[in-house]
Parts: sequence; structure tokens; C-alpha cells
Amino acid sequence: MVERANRPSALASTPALAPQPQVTFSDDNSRVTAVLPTGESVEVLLYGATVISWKSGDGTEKLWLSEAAKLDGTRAVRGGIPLVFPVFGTAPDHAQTAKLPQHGFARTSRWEFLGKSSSESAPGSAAADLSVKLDFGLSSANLDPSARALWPFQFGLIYTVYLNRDSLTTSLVVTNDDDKPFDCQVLLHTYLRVKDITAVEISGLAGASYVDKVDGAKTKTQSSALTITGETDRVYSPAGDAAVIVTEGGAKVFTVTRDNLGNVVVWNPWTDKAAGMADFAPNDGFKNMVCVEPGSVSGWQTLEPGDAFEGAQTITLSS
Ligand SMILES: O=P(O)(O)OC[C@H]1O[C@@H](O)[C@H](O)[C@@H](O)[C@@H]1O
Repeated sequence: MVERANRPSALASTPALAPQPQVTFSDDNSRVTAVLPTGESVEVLLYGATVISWKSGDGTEKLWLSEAAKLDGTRAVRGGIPLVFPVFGTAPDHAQTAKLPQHGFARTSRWEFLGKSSSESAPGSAAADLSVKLDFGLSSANLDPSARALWPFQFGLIYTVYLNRDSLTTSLVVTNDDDKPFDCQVLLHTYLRVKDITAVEISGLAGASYVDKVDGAKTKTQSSALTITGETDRVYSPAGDAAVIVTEGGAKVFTVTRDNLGNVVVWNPWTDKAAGMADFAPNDGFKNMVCVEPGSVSGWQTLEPGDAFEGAQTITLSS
């Protein structure tokens, strides 16, 4: 026995393989899940390329997903990170997008999974620093004919979900593949999970002007940190350069930074609106969520043929 233990075996001489991120598909191919060796995970539904779960290494869910959310492709997902494109809300006065449903068609279209890659964050860094990147695509070619009829432009969308140990980055690239210009808006409609909305403060928006959608679309200025005490639906424009920081009971929970996305929408439906949404459950789930939604939604991004627009958010967790 002793002799065997001391003898170098073929196994012992093989350098140990560093653990790799695991990327798997659900049996019905409706969703893809990536898990880092350290336990962090993200789950993306191909319907809408909707991120429906993001967990830290200890298994704690960071996004809010309604218990009544439809995940079968029959309606936009209530929760997670739905993608808003090419119109935010509805735009009855904007001829190109007037016929589109609320928040456009990206969140209700089935996307293609384009591939994964993983990398170390620094050369020679430990396996614990691995990250994983998932790419998804949607183009006019694979759009449902009914959606194509409502917005007859040739376009391409690439959505990248990038999971790191302490952050999630989601980035959208829009390209105009048509021979005429088109206008579009984009928004990353992120439902952040919180323990108690009454203890939440959102900072980083002070001094920014916003359209208050629950007060006759009046334009106001954010004077200090924002607390949520009732139905809230605000479009900050421009939102300023500062990161948006969400604290709970004074402790930092999320830091949201933006790349090339000038607006932030803050939304919480509160009691009545939540109760009025069939796919919002439980009814008091509004206490456990706040939407902080980076986007480009005031005015339009006009893309000339061949042009591209890219915008991204990074949500960093505080330990
Ligand atoms: O119910 P939907 O279409 O998912 O939209 C939810 C909310 O999305 C927010 O982005 C809008 O500012 C709100 O006005 C809207 O109510």
C-alpha cells in the first residue's frame, strides 16, 4: 500500500484541469444556464433573450421574477431583464413605431443562442476569477412575420450576457441592415430583487431631470436620493454620469453603471398597479423589487444603413 502511494501514477502526473464554467441547455431547449465554478449563475430564456435568474455564489437570487410570470412564450416575462426594442412604451405619434405593441417585439421574440466563451479576468488568475459570456441574436430574418409587418426594417440585434463573480453585464448591439434609416429606442428593463422596498434608497440621480409618468408626465428635478413610497414611474433624462446605487437599510446592494445609455427608468407599480397585473405575483411582490432600467428612450436613435448602436449596463454586487 505504502509503495503504491509513493509511486507517481499517470493520474498524479497529469496537471489538474482548472474547473470551467458550465453552460447547459434545458431539455426543451427553451433556456440556457451558465454556472461559474464558484457557484454564481445566470439563466436566460431564449424567448426575449430574457435573463430570468442571476444568483450570487451562495445561491441568493438577485433579480425579481414574478411567481406568475409566463415562461412559455405566450407573453413577455414579468421580471428578470426583459429587453425593450425598438420602442419604449408605445409611440402613437411616431409613424415608424406607432403600430408596435408596448415595449416592442424583442422581449416577445424567440432569439438564437449564438455561443459561449469563457475567460480568466487576468492572465494567470485563479479559476475562481473565471467569467462566462453568452451571446444571443435576433434579426428581421428570424422575426415572426406579424412582428415584421409592424416594423418593416432589416435589422440585427446581438445581446451579450456576461457573468462575473460579482457582476452581471448585459449589452445590446443594434445594426441597421436595411438600405434606409430607422429610428429605435432600447432599454434593459431590469427587475432588481430587494428585501424590503421601504428600506431602499436609490442614489446617483440627484440633479437629474425626469418625466414623472405618475404625475401627468410633468418634468421635475431629482433633489436627493430617491425612496419609493408609492407607485413610481420616472424616466430620468439625461440621467447623468454617476453610477446608480441601490442601498437597503443604508448598505449598498447594487451599483448600476451604464455605457452609452443616457436614460434610467425607475419603476415600481406599488399596490394597485401590482394587483391589476395578472402576471404579477404575489400581489405584495412590489415590496421585493425595484426596476432600475438603463436605456436610450428619450428621443430616438436614428441609425443610417450600416450603422450600429451599442449600449450596456453592469450591475455590481456589494459583498
Ligand atoms: O407591463 P409592461 O409592459 O411590462 O411595462 C411595465 C412598466 O415598464 C416601465 O419601463 C414603464 O416605465 C412603465 O410605464 C410600465 O408600466
